[in-house]
Amino acid sequence: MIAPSILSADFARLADEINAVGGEPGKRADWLHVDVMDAHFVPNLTLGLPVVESILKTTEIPIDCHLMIENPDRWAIGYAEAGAHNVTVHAEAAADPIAIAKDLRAAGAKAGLSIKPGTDLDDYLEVLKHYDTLLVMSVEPGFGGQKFMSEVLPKARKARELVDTGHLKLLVEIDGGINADTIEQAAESGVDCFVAGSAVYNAEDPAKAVQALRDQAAPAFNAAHG
Ligand SMILES: O=C(CO)[C@H](O)[C@H](O)COP(=O)(O)O
Repeated sequence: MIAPSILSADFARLADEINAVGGEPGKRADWLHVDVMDAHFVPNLTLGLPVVESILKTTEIPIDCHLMIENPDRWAIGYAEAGAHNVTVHAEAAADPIAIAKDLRAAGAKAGLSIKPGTDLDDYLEVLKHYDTLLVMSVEPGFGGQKFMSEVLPKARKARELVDTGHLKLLVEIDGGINADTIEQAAESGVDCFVAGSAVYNAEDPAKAVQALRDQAAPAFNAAHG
């Protein structure tokens, strides 16, 4: 699955930028990744619930909300109630991540847990039993266009093993620095869903960039895990 991140889109032309990766299921982006940043949990400030509500009216692509915010215990539920498909909170910011996951699922969303590059996956193995998605950050969260940190791949590999052996039931997602040079190593590590901002929205044709990334990832994933 490819999830273009609108962080690298032109916000003044947001509907057009979203439509540029739209179309029929199977051909379009699988998810649309929306980065919510609060200038506290991360140093950057992006957008919040009112903009997500407008995006939800603009597209049929399932919305993947990545909340880089403090106090997700209070704020995450609103994104699920608005209709986001997957709502991801940061393990480092959540006071009660199991309660958040239960609330998100009760509101009809998938529950995602994200870990920063320096956060140990092992600390969250019990918590992850309550989640649908693990988002492994492969850059320090906050900005697009950063260099991919391959040192996080063992976490993706371990999560994949736990899924394949039935210990966890999760989609493994990765975010940060994913492009034509890095997507294959992530796919070989067992990642199912790839967030790509600059690699999609800095491309001349974002739809072709999505397809090219998918065409690269699928054989690498299948060779290692098919
Ligand atoms: O969460 C994020 C940054 O915190 C973005 O989703 C990420 O930066 C995507 O951009 P790029 O693919 O250019 O690295």
